[in-house]
Amino acid sequence: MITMDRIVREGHPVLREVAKEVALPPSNEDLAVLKEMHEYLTNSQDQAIAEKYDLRPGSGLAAPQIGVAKRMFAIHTTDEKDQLHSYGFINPKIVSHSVEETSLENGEGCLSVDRPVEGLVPRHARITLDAHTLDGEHIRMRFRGYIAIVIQHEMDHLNGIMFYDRIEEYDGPHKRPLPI
Ligand SMILES: CC(C)(C)[C@H](NC(=O)Nc1cc(F)cc(F)c1)C(=O)N(CC(=O)NO)CC1CCCC1
Ligand SMILES: [Zn+2]
Repeated sequence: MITMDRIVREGHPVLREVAKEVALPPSNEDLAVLKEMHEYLTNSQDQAIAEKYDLRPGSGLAAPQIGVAKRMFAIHTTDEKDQLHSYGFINPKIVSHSVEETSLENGEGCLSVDRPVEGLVPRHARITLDAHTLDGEHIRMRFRGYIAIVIQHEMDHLNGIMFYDRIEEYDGPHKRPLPI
């Protein structure tokens, strides 16, 4: 099981690498790693387990964050409509997105960043994602709202981008931030 000591923190070069595509069909090892990442998220959202193992509750985790420079990430969170989004994506790609932008009104954080960083992080309001799933199917799905933000945050990790790279210094006109 993944615990916080397995999560790489900022400063480690793997967080600035461009992760490599996963060979398809994914190997049992790649699938096991993605499953473990997904399990971290569900464990971290279980009060008892999170307390027992001192896990920081998380909604998304990308493979580079556990030192694996491969293009896969896991998501497990409910959205504004209390709809559960629980995925393991392999070789995800944002194939289109809205011009409209949005941001979390309290800014973002990161499991790999042990400090608060102020500032709005501009994200596409809506995205279309192509990916292979943990179940081996190829999907093309549209996301909006909080989930779209989580996915863009995780996609950035696959390209060596940290959320604070996107915080604009000037108070540029962001579209209304998402009321989360
Ligand atoms: C950085 C941290 C504050 C730990 C953030 N927490 C989080 O999203 N908690 C959360 C949210 C829910 F909706 C339901 C729930 F059960 C727990 C997080 O996991 N991430 C993921 C991350 O660092 N991925 O690399 C950061 C968020 C910032 C914007 C989207 C994800
Ligand atoms: Zn992160």
